[in-house]
Amino acid sequence: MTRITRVSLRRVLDSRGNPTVEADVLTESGGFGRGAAPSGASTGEYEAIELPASESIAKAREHAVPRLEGQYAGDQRAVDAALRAADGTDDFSNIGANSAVAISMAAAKAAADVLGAPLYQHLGGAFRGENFPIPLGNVVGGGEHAKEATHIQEFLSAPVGAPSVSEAVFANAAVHAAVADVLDERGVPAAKGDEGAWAPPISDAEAFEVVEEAVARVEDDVGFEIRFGLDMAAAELYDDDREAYVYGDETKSAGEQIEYVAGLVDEYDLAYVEDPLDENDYAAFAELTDRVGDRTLICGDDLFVTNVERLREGIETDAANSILIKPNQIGTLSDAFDAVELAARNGYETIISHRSGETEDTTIAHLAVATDAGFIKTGTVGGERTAKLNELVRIADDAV
Ligand SMILES: O=C(O)[C@@H](CO)OP(=O)(O)O
Ligand SMILES: [Mg+2]
Repeated sequence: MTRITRVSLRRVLDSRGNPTVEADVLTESGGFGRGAAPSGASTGEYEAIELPASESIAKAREHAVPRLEGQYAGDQRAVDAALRAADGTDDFSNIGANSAVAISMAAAKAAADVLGAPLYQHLGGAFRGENFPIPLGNVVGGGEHAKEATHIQEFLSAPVGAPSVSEAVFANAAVHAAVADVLDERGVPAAKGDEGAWAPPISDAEAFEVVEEAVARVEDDVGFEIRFGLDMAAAELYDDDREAYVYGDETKSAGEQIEYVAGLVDEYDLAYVEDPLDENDYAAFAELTDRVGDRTLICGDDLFVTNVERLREGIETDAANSILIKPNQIGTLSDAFDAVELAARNGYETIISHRSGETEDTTIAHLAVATDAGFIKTGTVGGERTAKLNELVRIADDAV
């Protein structure tokens, strides 16, 4: 094994034009890895802490870099334990989860480089690379990702019948294009939100019609099954004081929200519903999962924040049947793997995910293949999204 000789950190741009942390890791045998932290807008209350990029870099240089130099790059657990020890808190509030995750990913890539193996194989082992995740492609969105658009944050194309990852990726792009056609036919102008999805000024009810129509057109064209799903990001809709979900002038109680979502699952045959309820309401999640969990994925993002403690509570209460995995929500690849393994042991599906603020970093494509994840959520169009989708296509083509 080869030791880390140098860790360098810098500020680079993310897709929103905000500064984020990029890390380079060099090893004594010449291995090199680079990782960059993404950034959320609809962040969960219980996520690890992202510090301003400059502050995070300064703290990591002072506390983490000296501990990392001399570590074995290929011993990911030891690298990530050194990051945790350097930070000294549960939520990375000292050095920032942004520096932590950038370094964690860069170290894994440096180790893969030394081995001459693709990253997914270094992380997942020799038998990975046979199964590929289904990409969930954001085609219409609003919420915290676009003002004056839908209340529901993301409408996601789910090409569940695609015979290959490449056909799935292109099908999502075709649905994105078909949504533009349908909106145009209705005379609705649409800008794009943070993740490149269309952000039209229409009601949620009309967005369901538009997406259903676009999916049907592409399904006819490609000849395999395409369904769709949602990220409701309901913690952003929930008002603690009013104890209700707020949709503009209308509100829904928790019971009404469960009723509403269960109805949508059946009406639109939804394949996937992320965060349909508030991040503190395990009981309401459990009620909805009990009603529709046999025919759709009920996924916890803000609910679980890639955290094994929160996932354990979800498993004990039957709150969901799937978990979104975002390495920067928890701070290291080791922590993200722990969440995936706990999920898999308990029959939960895993969905590896991007953030709304992204970079060209492709680690999550490898992570999805390495962990045998059923799905990956990483947008549809836009350079920072296609970076991951194209990397998936390359992995499937054995070209990484
Ligand atoms: O809620 C989400 O799932 C993500 C990514 O789509 O958004 P953000 O990164 O803003 O939390
Ligand atoms: Mg989400």
